[in-house]
Amino acid sequence: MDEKDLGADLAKVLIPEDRLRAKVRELAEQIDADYAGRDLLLVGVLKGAVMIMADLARELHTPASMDWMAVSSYGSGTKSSGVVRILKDLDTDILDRHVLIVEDIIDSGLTLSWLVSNLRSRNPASLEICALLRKPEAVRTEIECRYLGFDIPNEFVVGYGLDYAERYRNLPFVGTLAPHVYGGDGS
Ligand SMILES: O=P(O)(O)OC[C@H]1O[C@H](OP(=O)(O)OP(=O)(O)O)[C@H](O)[C@@H]1O
Ligand code: HPA
Repeated sequence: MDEKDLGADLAKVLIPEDRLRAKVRELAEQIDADYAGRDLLLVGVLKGAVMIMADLARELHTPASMDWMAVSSYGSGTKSSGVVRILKDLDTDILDRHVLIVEDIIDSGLTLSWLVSNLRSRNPASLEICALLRKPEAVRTEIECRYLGFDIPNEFVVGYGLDYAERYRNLPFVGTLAPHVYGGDGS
């Protein structure tokens, strides 16, 4: 599906494909510079981070392992419940590893806040975050994000991994969802 096929469900394209690609490349360059000579473990947070993880990993020159966690903090709607559950844990022991969490979005920040303290308790050598998107107006808890793609307005977004009710993840761009679809204003 491309930008011309925007259905009535989507309000607009917020970040087109070429800007996503350029930003991912830029993030990979920063990560390469910082992790040169280190044994890097990328931890992708399912399912939203699948696209950024796959593209970022391919842009990196630093050899990296990949592992995945699935956590749930959203129900079927657009608001974080703040209650995080592990649906799938890491297969890897991260003790003394250099861990980089790869996320699609920091919205309220509750998911990452919980994840960081969970992973920190496993004593990695280092723990940093790479997030493609952040909504500064929605953040309810400060998150130290070392590698950030874009700050975006406080609107519900879909595409490039991000879903609404499991739809739209395979859009190659990030777009805003029309309020009539979810019956809200994105806040
Ligand atoms: O900053 P927060 O308000 O906590 O929101 C961010 C989290 O919400 C989304 O995950 P979701 O639970 O919807 O699962 P998904 O990745 O499978 O879509 C997103 O992928 C982040 O993990
Ligand atoms: O804006 C969003 N879109 C999709 N999933 C999300 N999870 C948190 N915020 C969002």
